[in-house]
Amino acid sequence: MQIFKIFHIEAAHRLPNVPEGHKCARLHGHSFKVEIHVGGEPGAETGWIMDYAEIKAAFAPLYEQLDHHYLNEIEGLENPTSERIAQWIFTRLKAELPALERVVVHETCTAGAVCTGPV
Ligand SMILES: Nc1nc2c(c(=O)[nH]1)N=C([C@H](O)[C@H](O)COP(=O)(O)OP(=O)(O)OP(=O)(O)O)CN2
Ligand SMILES: [Zn+2]
Repeated sequence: MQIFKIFHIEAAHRLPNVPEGHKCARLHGHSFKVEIHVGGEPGAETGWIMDYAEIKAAFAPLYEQLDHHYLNEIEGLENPTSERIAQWIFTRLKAELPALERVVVHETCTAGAVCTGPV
């Protein structure tokens, strides 16, 4: 089974590789919602897969890099689409959180990307 923890990230970006005239070429911002999903089975005694606080602690350094930043300036996020952001988080978080199974990035209320494996 999986557990998840949700984080809210305010950040600015622009998409440099979109066709001329595309609205996303312009600088704009989002209230990104990021879901971090971890897999496993609940411990017999604890009844949990892991403490949600462990997920929060593992994600904290990445959160600090992303929140209230211009994403295009971050190494590896020069083209910060939802897909690239989800991959960027998954790749870096997997080392700290081996049970990580899924990263979901909601760019808006209606659009986002899901990364379920390393790239
Ligand atoms: N596959 C992707 N497509 C788009 C991305 C992306 O990251 N991956 N990003 C954008 C823009 O950054 C934009 O901010 C979000 O696009 P969109 O869903 O079109 O935004 P709206 O809120 O304007 O959508 P409506 O539902 O039409 O109001 C574009 N595409
Ligand atoms: Zn955008």
